[in-house]
Amino acid sequence: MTTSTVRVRVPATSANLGPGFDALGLALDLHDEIEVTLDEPGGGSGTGPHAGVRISIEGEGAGELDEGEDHLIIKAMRKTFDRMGVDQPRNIRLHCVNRIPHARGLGSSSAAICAGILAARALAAPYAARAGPEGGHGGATGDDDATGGNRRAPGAELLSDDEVFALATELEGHPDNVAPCLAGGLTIAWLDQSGRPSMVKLNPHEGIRPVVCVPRQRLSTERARGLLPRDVPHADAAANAGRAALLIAALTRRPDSRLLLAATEDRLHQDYRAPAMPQTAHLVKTLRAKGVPAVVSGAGPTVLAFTTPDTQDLIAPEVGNDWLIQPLSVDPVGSFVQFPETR
Ligand SMILES: Nc1ncnc2c1ncn2[C@@H]1O[C@H](COP(=O)(O)OP(=O)(O)OP(=O)(O)O)[C@@H](O)[C@H]1O
Ligand SMILES: N[C@@H](CCO)C(=O)O
Repeated sequence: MTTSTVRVRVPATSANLGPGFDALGLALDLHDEIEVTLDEPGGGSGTGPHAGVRISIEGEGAGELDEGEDHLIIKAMRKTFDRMGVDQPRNIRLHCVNRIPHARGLGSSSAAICAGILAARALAAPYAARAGPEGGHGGATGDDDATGGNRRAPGAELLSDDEVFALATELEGHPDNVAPCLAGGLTIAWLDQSGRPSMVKLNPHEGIRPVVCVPRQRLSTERARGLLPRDVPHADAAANAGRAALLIAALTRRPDSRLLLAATEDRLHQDYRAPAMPQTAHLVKTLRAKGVPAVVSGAGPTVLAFTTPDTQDLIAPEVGNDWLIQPLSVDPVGSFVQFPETR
């Protein structure tokens, strides 16, 4: 029996950030961790039927999530082995430590998909490649740096970082959570005419203090996307384009509350989704009236506020007991891969 193990750590992400629907995203210092072990009888690569998937889960989703082939991480791993053209492993052991809340607008599905893809890619890497530089994604590495700066993560010869990003986007459906999950920091992601994603990573100003207010209520992204209209007024699209541009300036150069308040205005998604999350809509409105730049995080129902020292204390009095208030820093690194046996 040969055994190989990999560990992957992936961050929570907040997408949209107000006006940047399906484009902007921020990686946050809240992580899921997985450990995946492949046991191959006789050391073979293992073909034929999937002999066994064993999953254990700590934290969010324990006792709720599928513990077999329908688990999202296993599905992402299977897809990745197929995409790389390598045999499916027979026995997969997956241990998950889940800290990112599910269906709250903090990118849990992107994190699971990225974790599965990166684990599969690393496990398919030749053993000699495993002692190389750590890290999950060698994509964007600094200001104004588009994807493609591959620093040869283990398995990159089988599936490049750009291909990891493309596969994760294909599985998630849009690139705005996947980009910061892989690369960390603040990302601008877009699709070309053929649907292929690209990103630019930026480092937010150190004065930016994200705070998330997480409600108990869940809302699936699928349902929230179903509330969006097919067409929007030209004036609303134009307003969002200007605000999204302003937001990049505010988040990277001038993080003062007045500018951030104007820069986080949205007309493309938040109001349309409000009926599905009235408490979220109310909290966003109340905080903004007090001068706190607050938005719906991702598809909701979490609220994200960009606080500064002058607004930090304004949040708690507005938030009832049903919400968890979490100040989080920005994760500048993104996904991270480690082989315990090479340590
Ligand atoms: N760690 C995980 N393991 C397995 N499945 C997961 C995991 N995380 C999320 N999922 C699946 O993804 C679903 C949540 O995905 P969904 O896209 O609705 O919300 P989200 O990703 O948390 O929020 P958003 O996309 O708005 O940021 C969960 O209900 C679960 O089925
Ligand atoms: N841009 C996505 C983010 C959530 O996955 C949405 O708002 O639907």
